[in-house]
Amino acid sequence: MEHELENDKRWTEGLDIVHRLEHNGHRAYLVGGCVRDKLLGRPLHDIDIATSAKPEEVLGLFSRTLPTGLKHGTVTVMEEGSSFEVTTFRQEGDYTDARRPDEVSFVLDVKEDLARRDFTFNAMAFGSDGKIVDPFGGQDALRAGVVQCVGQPSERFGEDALRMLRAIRFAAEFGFDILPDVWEGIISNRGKLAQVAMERVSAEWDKMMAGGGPEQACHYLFKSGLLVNVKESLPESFRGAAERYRLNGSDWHWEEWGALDSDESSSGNLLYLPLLPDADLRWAALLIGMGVNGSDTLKLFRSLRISGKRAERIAAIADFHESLSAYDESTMRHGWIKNTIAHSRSIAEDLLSIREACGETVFAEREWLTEMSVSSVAELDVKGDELSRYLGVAPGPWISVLLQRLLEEAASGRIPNDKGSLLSEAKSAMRNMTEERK
Ligand SMILES: Nc1ccn([C@@H]2O[C@H](COP(=O)(O)OP(=O)(O)OP(=O)(O)O)[C@@H](O)[C@H]2O)c(=O)n1
Repeated sequence: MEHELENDKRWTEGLDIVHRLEHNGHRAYLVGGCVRDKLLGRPLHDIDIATSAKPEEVLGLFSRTLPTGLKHGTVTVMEEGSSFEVTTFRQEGDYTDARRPDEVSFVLDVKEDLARRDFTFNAMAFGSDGKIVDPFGGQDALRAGVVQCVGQPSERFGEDALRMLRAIRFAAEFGFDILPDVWEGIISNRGKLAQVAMERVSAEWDKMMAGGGPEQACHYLFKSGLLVNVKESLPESFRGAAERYRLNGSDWHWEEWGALDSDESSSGNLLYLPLLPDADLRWAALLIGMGVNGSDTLKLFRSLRISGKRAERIAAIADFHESLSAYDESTMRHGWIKNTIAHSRSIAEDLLSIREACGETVFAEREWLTEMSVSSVAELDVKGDELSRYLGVAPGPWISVLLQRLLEEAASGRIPNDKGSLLSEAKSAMRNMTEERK
């Protein structure tokens, strides 16, 4: 198992830092997500270390450091090409904005540090003696498969409203249940999500879409009503569908795409999401299912600050799907060819992957795509300047109109994609275009 070897290496490197701090008279532990992931046998991301040493003492002990967040007690230590966040044991002051503590104060005991953390499985520390400091029952929560807050959920979510999304992400990713008091805490605090920057919201949401349980994540996100409480208003088509899901469960109609299990009590019609290989296809499938069109998809991603290229791909898939509604069985092949030309072959393939994941048979569509010898002007066996020379007409906007026409002819198989056929088709098309203009 590759990740286990990598895990062991990073874990040992982290423990080396712990030893170094201890040899210099400080207390130190591996803490937070890395302890949780190590116990779950999952790949380790960041290795965080908590210590009694003050930031300036940490800076003095290691040769390669970055003063990442001195005010909050954090120093980044670079060792063996990896970086480790070393943070002084701390308590957090009041949170007046549901995002950041107004102030932090350093404390001497690791247990006090663990008490400020969000969930019991994130509030464990691993010592150099191999023992786990687990004052809130994090290991029990892992064994029981539940998301449980340290102390009162409402207090934890009031401190940092993003934690409500984190609860959902961990539950979905690990296949855990959300304990009833945690769920109630989410419901009663959901309005506070409006205080969280959109970048943080979308990073969490995007991680959920890419992660192990996107269907469960979406189910919780919609059922909790969290998403309609974000800072920016999201397109009405999205809000409406999300709200319908909250009230009625999975009432979206996928029947035209082949039946999917619909179970009112769980993620029902979202079950196809994990069958798709990447977050973007999952986003597209989700939004198409919700009836969000291409232009609303772009608006949604603008609000979420998700990058242009990704948003364009997802919106193009939604657009492609939407355009097909204009065709019936007898004209559908034409619809596929036209849209493949308008978007691209890879967007067509994306839509097919989604439909297959939804249980639809797409033999005919695949065949249409395979039969298409060209799908873009660049693939045509004739160039604009050749047309201009051959027809004896000075270059102008007519060239792209004509090339587009030739592309449609060649793509639909009415003429072959070879120079001779394209030039002779160009000649008669030009004649028609001139006559049409008369
Ligand atoms: N809103 C937050 C974010 C983090 N933490 C604490 O800080 C640790 C590190 O946070 P982070 O690196 O953001 O997350 P991880 O828990 O490590 O998990 P992941 O990497 O999957 O986000 C968490 O384990 C948790 O103890 C917290 O209490 N509240």
